[in-house]
Amino acid sequence: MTYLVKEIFYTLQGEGAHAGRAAVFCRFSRCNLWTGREKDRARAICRFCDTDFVGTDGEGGGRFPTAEALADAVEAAWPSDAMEHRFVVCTGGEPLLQLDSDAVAALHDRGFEIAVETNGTRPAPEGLDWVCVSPKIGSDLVLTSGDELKLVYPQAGGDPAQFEHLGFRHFRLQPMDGPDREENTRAVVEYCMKNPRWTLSLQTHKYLGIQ
Ligand SMILES: C[S@@+](CC[C@H](N)C(=O)[O-])C[C@H]1O[C@@H](n2cnc3c(N)ncnc32)[C@H](O)[C@@H]1O
Ligand SMILES: Nc1nc2[nH]cc(C(=O)O)c2c(=O)[nH]1
Ligand code: SF4
Ligand SMILES: [Mg+2]
Repeated sequence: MTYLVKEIFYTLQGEGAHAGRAAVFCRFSRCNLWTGREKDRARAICRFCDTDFVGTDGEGGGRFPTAEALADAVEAAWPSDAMEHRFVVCTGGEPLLQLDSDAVAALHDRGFEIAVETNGTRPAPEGLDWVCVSPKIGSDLVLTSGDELKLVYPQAGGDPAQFEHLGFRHFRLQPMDGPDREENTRAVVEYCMKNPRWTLSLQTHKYLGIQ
């Protein structure tokens, strides 16, 4: 299978439980909830996306004809030959449109712990080390368990309480970025203080000015 990847880069995970941890980001092209084109945003299922995932023209991006070729490219972005602490975050776009058991095996062979950022509308291959699901109101959630549920807040019709029965270890609210980020951040702080089961996830890379 050919994997379409927008970009591959090395940075710190900015969000969620692993925030601050060095990681290779593998951003897969394409999403099932938006075309990625601005002209389609207003009628997409997911309308607040902060990411360009169209095409394969980003830093380190491309078409990788095999799982081995994809894993080689991820490994090349890791800064050392040491096998310890290797960490890859598969994101997108929607990574679970493409990430399959061959890619998981090839990345594990190279010593990577594998995290995924997903909208939860597609089943996940077995063996992932960290699954972060970020549900989008108006889509059908099929991944109802995992390590972290990270809800972008606020979303119309997206009362966090509707997710609390699901099988996740961490429940996080991430302020929706955009023109109302400051107001949304205050709303998340208030919600987490009233509902201590939920904890704040900031997009720390944006404050740090890193990728
Ligand atoms: C670009 S998405 C890619 C992965 C996957 N498609 C998903 O939605 O989880 C990566 C993360 O950014 C979050 N995100 C996207 N747009 C955002 C925004 N405007 N403000 C805050 N978080 C956002 C998503 O909810 C998700 O947790
Ligand atoms: N530094 C950094 N951390 C991130 N965590 C999730 C991201 C994503 O776009 O999925 C992301 C990202 O784009 N950059
Ligand atoms: S599901 Fe994820 S990648 Fe797709 S449009 Fe929404 S935030 Fe962006
Ligand atoms: Mg991002």
